[in-house]
Amino acid sequence: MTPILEVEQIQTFIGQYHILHDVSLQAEQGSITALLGRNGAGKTTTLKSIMGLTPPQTGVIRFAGQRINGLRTFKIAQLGIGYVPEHRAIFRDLTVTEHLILAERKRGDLRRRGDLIFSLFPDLQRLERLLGSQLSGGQQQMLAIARALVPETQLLLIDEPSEGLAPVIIEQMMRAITALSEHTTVVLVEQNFRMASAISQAYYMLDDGRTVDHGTMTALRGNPQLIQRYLGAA
Ligand SMILES: Nc1ncnc2c1ncn2[C@@H]1O[C@H](COP(=O)(O)OP(=O)(O)OP(=O)(O)O)[C@@H](O)[C@H]1O
Repeated sequence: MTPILEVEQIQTFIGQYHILHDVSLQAEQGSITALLGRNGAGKTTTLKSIMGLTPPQTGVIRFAGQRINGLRTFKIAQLGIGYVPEHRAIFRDLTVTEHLILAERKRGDLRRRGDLIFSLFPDLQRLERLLGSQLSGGQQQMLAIARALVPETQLLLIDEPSEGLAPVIIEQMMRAITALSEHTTVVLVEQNFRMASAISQAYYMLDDGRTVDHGTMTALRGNPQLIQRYLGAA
């Protein structure tokens, strides 16, 4: 099967800093793939490179067989790639519904996608009229993911969905991401290894801006030395 996302040996600079030296990864359609690694390994920069926010200087990124590096971010998004950034970017003074309407790319997106979104995140329907500032951290994270699903999305990049959330909310988030992967391929950055390993089928390990290892999550769970070496926890 052809992967929906292929990243081949990208190198990314931010200003004068050489951040990604050699990152490669692939994501199979319908799968959840985790990008793992310590703080500063380059996980967020990899997602931003795919979105064209920090465009790679060399290497190739293909989505559904089409080369996308070099395209502007809005073009990349229009092809069907959603991005949920690390700090959620929820507006304090907008309601849940207003966030979802703002996320429409074409008129009627929310009408077409609402059933899917509210089946994944039923709480959001109940909270429709609440402002961003009135939502809990978990509810804000659900809204951030829901917003990325309003336009037709084939691939969703999610940066640290568990960040700052209580264990019971993380469980809820894990169920929602697993359910949404039946509709959309997911690439996930996650520091919480327990969460990443429970829901992902494949992993890529990043260290100092390089892909140093990859394989199935089952194989990684059976390799505590590797987990210890790159994540510092087994
Ligand atoms: N705007 C920037 N200017 C300079 N250096 C940056 C910038 N953004 C990121 N970096 C550096 O790039 C490296 C990779 O950062 P990145 O955020 O991609 O790592 P990460 O693996 O996602 O880590 P974390 O889990 O801490 O977010 C780090 O050393 C970071 O300090």
